[in-house]
Amino acid sequence: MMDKAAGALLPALMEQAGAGAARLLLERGPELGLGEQARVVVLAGPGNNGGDGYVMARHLATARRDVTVVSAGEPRTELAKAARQAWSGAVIPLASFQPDSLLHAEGIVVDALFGAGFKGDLPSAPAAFLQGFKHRMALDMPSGVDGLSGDCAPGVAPCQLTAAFGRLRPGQLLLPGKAVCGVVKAVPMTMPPESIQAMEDAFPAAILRTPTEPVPAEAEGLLRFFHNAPGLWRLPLQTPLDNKYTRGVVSVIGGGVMSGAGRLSLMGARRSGCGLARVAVQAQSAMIYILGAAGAIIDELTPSVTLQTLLEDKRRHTWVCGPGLTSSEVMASFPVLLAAKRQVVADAGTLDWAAGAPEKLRGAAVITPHAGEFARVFNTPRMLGLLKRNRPLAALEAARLTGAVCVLKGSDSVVAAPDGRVAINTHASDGLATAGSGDVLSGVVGTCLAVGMAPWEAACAAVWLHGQAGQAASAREGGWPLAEDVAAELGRARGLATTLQQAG
Ligand SMILES: NC(=O)C1=CN([C@@H]2O[C@H](COP(=O)(O)OP(=O)(O)OC[C@H]3O[C@@H](n4cnc5c(N)ncnc54)[C@H](O)[C@@H]3O)[C@@H](O)[C@H]2O)[C@H](O)CC1
Ligand SMILES: [K+]
Repeated sequence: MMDKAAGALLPALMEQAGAGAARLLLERGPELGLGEQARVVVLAGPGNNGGDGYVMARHLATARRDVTVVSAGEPRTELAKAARQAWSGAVIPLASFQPDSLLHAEGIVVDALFGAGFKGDLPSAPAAFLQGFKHRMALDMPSGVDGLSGDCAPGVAPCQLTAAFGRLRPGQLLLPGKAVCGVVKAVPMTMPPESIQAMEDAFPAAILRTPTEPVPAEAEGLLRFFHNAPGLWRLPLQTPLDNKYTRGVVSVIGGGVMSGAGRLSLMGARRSGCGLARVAVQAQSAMIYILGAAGAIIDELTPSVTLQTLLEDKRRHTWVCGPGLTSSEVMASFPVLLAAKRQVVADAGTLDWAAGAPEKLRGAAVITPHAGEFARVFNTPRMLGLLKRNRPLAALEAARLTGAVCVLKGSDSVVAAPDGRVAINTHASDGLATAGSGDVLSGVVGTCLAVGMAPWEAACAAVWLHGQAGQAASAREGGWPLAEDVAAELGRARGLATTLQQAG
């Protein structure tokens, strides 16, 4: 519950939001194709999003712009009522306002109907009103988009510009919401930590904390969102004292039949900077690995050298288990690794082995499902519903069910920890949607764990490095890189992360 002092900060936040949105429209109007004298119609809803709209209208009028406020419902909150009071112009009820075709074509409608408080279905009359205009700008979110998940109600009117207040919201970055926000521009707001808390308490959709923003002690364990970037995590720097063991040892369980996935994972681990990478594979299938990677050590499993034998070496703490593995190969390795208290990245075959039984993954450090794997493991109606409509909560619940950090892969990957931290990654490339790209990622997660990073930080760092490498490989390959091309960029990606870490 928000305390009184924090609540007192909200009028100032609304003032900053409305004034900032007005400034943004004045600045960006020409890019949207609006003339100097373009008419502005603010469609104000009944909540605080509408309140922002009244404040914006006041600032636009002060700047001598032709602005009309159309109301889709009397203000219901004290804040919105006060903003309405301070607006000295007319307020026209939606039912009585008839835009003409010139206004539709040359004016702009400001969508201040619903923001973070939207629930359920979009009422058809205001939705049709918004749809009628050629130019649209949203305050906070286009109405009908869920601020937390990016889920869109039918009838959402896509905007060319969205004003984000102080901080971005997950729904502005996650599809399908991202696609209807247009250009998202942050309106700078002065926000002491108490006001960030006040916003989180007062508004029902999350905001994204910046990597370095402190999280107050009372928020520990609660759901909190971050935008993934260097600063949220720290990869260790190289030092003259490094040796291959201090840089981390990653071991991959190699598949006997499908060797490509394990080899890509190995490549991901090595290229992202681990000191030593090894593959444990049945002796009869070892040759392909031996020929494929001169710098990796291949451990051939025989009746006398078993996985148990390899685990006597305590330096082999981090394992990738899943790429290219059949269920029987998973059964022969994953439980053994967990029993030996190793940190394990569970991917691909291991996720398929746990279909419908997420408890089988308990003990893994990180799980890395794409949507298909996720649906197989977490196949209850509730989880399938979350997967479709709310990826951050789907990932969080998966993390809580397994006790592992969950990387829910996609064009907007989400990384959730059981303690409530959720990072949204937007640093990626469409070029990553290629076979083997996920196998590379599992190896990068392995490297980040092996250098001693905690699982959530390691997973976030790996997703960012992989995204950066994907962008670079896409640029190099005309937009169509192979997984191997992505792996080849990981060293440079890590170099860039180091530079950014040091700068920030
Ligand atoms: N982030 C900030 O710093 C600030 C955000 N502000 C703005 O406040 C809104 C959120 O305000 P809230 O009052 O909680 O919600 P809304 O205005 O989005 O809407 C609530 C209002 O609408 C009704 N409603 C919801 N869904 C429907 C529906 N499907 N059909 C009909 N009616 C619906 C609901 O009953 C309420 O009456 C945030 O987005 C920002 O724009 C502040 O300015 C402070 C700073
Ligand atoms: K809105």
